[in-house]
Amino acid sequence: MTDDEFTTEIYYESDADESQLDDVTVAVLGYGSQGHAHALNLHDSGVDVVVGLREDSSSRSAVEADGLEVVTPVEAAARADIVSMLVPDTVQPHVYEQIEDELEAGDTLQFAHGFNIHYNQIQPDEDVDVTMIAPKSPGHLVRRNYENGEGTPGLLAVYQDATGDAKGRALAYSKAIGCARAGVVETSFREETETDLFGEQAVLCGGIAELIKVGYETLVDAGYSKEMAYFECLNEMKLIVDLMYEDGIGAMWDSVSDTAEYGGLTRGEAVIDDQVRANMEEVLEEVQNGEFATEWVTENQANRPVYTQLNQAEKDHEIEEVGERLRALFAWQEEQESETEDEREKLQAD
Ligand SMILES: NC(=O)C1=CN([C@@H]2O[C@H](COP(=O)(O)OP(=O)(O)OC[C@H]3O[C@@H](n4cnc5c(N)ncnc54)[C@H](OP(=O)(O)O)[C@@H]3O)[C@@H](O)[C@H]2O)C=CC1
Ligand SMILES: CC[C@](O)(C(C)=O)C(=O)O
Ligand SMILES: [Mg+2]
Ligand SMILES: [Mg+2]
Repeated sequence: MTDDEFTTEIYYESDADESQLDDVTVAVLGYGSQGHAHALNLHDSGVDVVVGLREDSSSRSAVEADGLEVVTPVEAAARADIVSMLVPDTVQPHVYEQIEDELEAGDTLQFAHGFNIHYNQIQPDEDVDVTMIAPKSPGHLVRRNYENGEGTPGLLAVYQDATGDAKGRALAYSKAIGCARAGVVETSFREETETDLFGEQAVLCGGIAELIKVGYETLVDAGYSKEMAYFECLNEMKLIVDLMYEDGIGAMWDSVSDTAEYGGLTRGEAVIDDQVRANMEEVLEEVQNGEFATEWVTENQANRPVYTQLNQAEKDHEIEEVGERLRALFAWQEEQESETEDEREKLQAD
C-alpha cells in the first residue's frame, strides 16, 4: 500500500513467518520505553539482538543487567540487518546521521512511529527497506504483556520496499515482539503518524490529563476535600476505563448504576460539547498540515523552553501530591509499616 492509502487489513501470528528473522541481527538503538521492550522480546523470541547506545549512556547498565550485549549505535548498525530506531523522535535524525553509512543495500530501517519519515526529518537511501511496527501501547506494557503470554496490538507500515520482502520481515518482527498475538493493523506512515499524534494530544494523554485535572479542580474549588476529588476524578478513572477496555463502553454502562448512566448520557455531551469537537478538529489540522511537527522541532532546537516549563507545572499540580500520599496508603503497597502510620496520622491531621 502507498503512503496515502488507508486499509483495515489485520494480521495475526499465523500470517507471520518467524524464519524471516533466522540468521538476522537486529540492532535496537535506544533502551528506553520501547527499546528495552523490543530488545528483550526479540531476544526471548530467539532473535539475535545487539543494543546500540552512546558511550556515556545512562541506559548501558540496564542492558548489561538484562544480559544483552551493548555497543555504540554505529557498531550495532554495522553488525545488523535490521536497525530498529528506538531513541526519542527528536534524537533520531542525529542518530541516523551517525549510522547512515552502516546501512547496506537490503538492510531494514525499522521505526515504532512515523514522525521523522512522514515529516522528512530522515530521508533514507533508496536501497534500504523502511518499515514500521508501532505498538499501540507504552513500551513497559509491551514487555509486561509479552512476559504474561499476551500481546499488545500494533501497526505495520512499509514506506520503502527495496528488497521486495519488507512486509514479510516486518510481520516477523511484529510476531517476535508479541504484537501479532493481539493483531497487527496494516497502515501507512502518514496514517500512523497523524492518528498517533492526534490520539496522544487530544484523547489519551493531553485530553484525559486535562479532563482529570479540571474535574478535580472543580470539586476542590467548590469546597470538597482533595482526597474525595482525587478518588472521584483520577483513581476511579482507571477502574471505569478497565471496564471499557475489557468489554466495551456498553459493559461500563451496564456495570455503573442507572443513575450514573442517565446522568452520564445526558451530561457527558454537555461537557464534551461542540466546542471540544471543534478544538479536536483544530488539533488534527495542526498535525495534518505539519504545524505541530515544525513547532516541536523548533522547540527542541531552542532547548525545550516551553516543554520544560509545562513539564514542571504538571509535576507541581496539587493532584500529584494528594495522589502520592493516598497511593502510599493502599494496603497492597510495599511500604514500611512506620511510614504508613505516619501517612495515616498526617492524613487525619489534614
Ligand atoms: N514511549 C512509548 O511507549 C512509545 C514510543 N513510540 C515511539 O518509539 C520511539 C522511542 O520512543 P521511547 O521509547 O519513548 O524513547 P525513550 O525516551 O524511552 O528513549 C530513551 C532511550 O534513548 C536513548 N537516548 C536518548 N537520547 C539519546 C541520544 N542523544 N543519543 C543516543 N541515545 C539516546 C536513551 O539512552 P541515554 O541513557 O543515552 O539517554 C534511552 O536508552 C519513538 O519513535 C516513539 O515515538 C511508539 C509507541 C509508544
Ligand atoms: C499515547 C502515547 C504514545 O503514542 C504511545 C504510548 O502510544 C507515545 O508516543 O508514547
Ligand atoms: Mg502511540
Ligand atoms: Mg506517540
